[in-house]
Amino acid sequence: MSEAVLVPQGSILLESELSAPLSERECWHCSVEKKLCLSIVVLGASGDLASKKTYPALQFLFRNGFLPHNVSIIGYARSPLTDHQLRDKLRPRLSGGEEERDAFLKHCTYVQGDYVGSQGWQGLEGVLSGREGKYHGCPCGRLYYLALPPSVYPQVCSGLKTYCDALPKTEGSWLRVIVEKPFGRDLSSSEELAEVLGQLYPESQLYRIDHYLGKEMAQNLFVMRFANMFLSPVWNRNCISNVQITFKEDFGTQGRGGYFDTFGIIRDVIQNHLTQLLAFVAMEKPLSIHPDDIRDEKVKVLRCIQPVQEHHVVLGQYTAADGQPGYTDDPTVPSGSKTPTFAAVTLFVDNDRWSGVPFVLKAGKALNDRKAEIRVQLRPTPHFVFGGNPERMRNELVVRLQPDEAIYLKMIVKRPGLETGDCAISELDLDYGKRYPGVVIPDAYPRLILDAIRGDQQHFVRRDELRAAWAIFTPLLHAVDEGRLPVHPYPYGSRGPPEADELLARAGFVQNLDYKWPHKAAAAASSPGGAGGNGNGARL
Ligand SMILES: NC(=O)C1=CN([C@@H]2O[C@H](COP(=O)(O)OP(=O)(O)OC[C@H]3O[C@@H](n4cnc5c(N)ncnc54)[C@H](OP(=O)(O)O)[C@@H]3O)[C@@H](O)[C@H]2O)C=CC1
Ligand SMILES: O=C1O[C@H](COP(=O)(O)O)[C@@H](O)[C@H](O)[C@H]1O
Repeated sequence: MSEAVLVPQGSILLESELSAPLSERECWHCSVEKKLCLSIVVLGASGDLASKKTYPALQFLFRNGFLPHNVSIIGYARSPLTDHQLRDKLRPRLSGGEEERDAFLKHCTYVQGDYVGSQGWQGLEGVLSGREGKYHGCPCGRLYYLALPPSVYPQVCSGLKTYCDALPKTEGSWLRVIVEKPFGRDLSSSEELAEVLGQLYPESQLYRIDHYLGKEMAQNLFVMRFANMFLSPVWNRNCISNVQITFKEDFGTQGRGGYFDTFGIIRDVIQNHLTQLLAFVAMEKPLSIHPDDIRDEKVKVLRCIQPVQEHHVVLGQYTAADGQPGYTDDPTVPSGSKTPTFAAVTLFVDNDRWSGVPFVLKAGKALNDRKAEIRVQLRPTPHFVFGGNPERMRNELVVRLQPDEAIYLKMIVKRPGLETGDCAISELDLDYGKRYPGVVIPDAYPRLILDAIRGDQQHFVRRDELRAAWAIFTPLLHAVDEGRLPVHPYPYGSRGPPEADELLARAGFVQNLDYKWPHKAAAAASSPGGAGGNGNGARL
């Protein structure tokens, strides 16, 4: 593993080993301004997200030197677990050898407690303040990570505020709360939740996770857009014909059908993750990279989007195929459920830059591929004097978030050979695996947790952003909930309902039919029964 991107920054590497003698520790803590007594509380530590994402992300940060060596990670939940039982549950989810896992796990403890009443919270506060008391004079950081169903956020935040708020007054101390989506089911329920939390914690203490904001290419999209002169003049309705933002998974609900069925794909992926990506594509350049300047611009552009119209939507639900179960075969899904597992929606950004340009957001489970990408398709080149149909040979900029991060630009070039006027589509290709060999691209969760520890809210969703995003989808969601829109069946492992291709065609998307991204083509060529090719990876 290369350490190239993992150089810890001074602002968080702050504590001496607890094994140092107390007098030495006190002295050291107090003489170094940035020393921090960091406690991370994982609320809902017994749950799925905690063991799948939160603890592995914390271990990543710990292993790579981004957490103080004396960090305390306290799990809190109702389940009766001992420290040992929690560690045994987490161990298989962690990385590295036995020793590395244990080195991390010895920082993980567990407090059992309820989310109502006072007893559990008082127990937790006792553990926190007992620890902080040993570091008097030093700043203390408390990070409360709510890995819990949102239905309990109000009572949990109220318990934390009432009983677990006794942070030392030392300068530089802080308390932050991370919450996980879903933030409500529609505009009004989201506002209701925001109101309750807002009365307990100011916006500056609330960190709403949308893990797509923690992805390398989402962050890069923002940089790439505003750092490159050559993009600015074309990034508008004059040159861009349509934008597609796609999320595909090649597996179904995988045991999360109960959760999924109450939300559906629009709430699960489109209203949050894909809408955040849209905001990066469409926003204006912010005044600075201060988190609030960036989020101001995102809010502005989201507010330019009118609520989705029903004729701009295609919904689907996967059915059993090739031995794979259909959505309603999942025993946790109510029989006869009409919840969409696929949706394609076309949005329009009504401002000077984007008026009339369709943005198609498409997401589906149990499809033929697993990927997330942004595809910006340009208009045909006017007065095309070469061979070939310019309508079908479009410049496209593709940002691939996963798998295999890449950015490629489809170009029209001369086909190699003796004919000058003969054109083909090729690409300028930035493939991260090749360009940055051995560099670790950290997962979204460690990045976001580290941002929260550093107090950087840039990649967290602000309340007004959330409101603007819900406003776009709420009328549609109500129509879907009322069963007013058709839900087209599509076979597990397919491209989704054919109606979605028609929606894309209506949005002006033109597929460059004789083109395939070379990496994909190479994979197809080398697989049994693959597409073959000229062997040199060129797509000419
Ligand atoms: N799991 C995932 O892959 C993802 C989850 N999320 C979000 O993260 C959060 C946590 O998800 P996840 O870990 O899957 O959730 P779980 O259902 O596993 O719940 C986490 C813990 O919360 C407690 N809990 C569960 N239901 C209730 C309830 N009705 N009342 C009180 N406590 C309850 C349980 O702890 P105990 O009974 O021990 O107190 C449980 O272990 C949710 O907001 C979810 O939407 C977001 C993205 C992905
Ligand atoms: O938030 C969610 O995202 C995952 C997909 O995340 P990714 O990082 O693997 O792309 C999705 O499977 C899940 O349904 C949704 O809740």
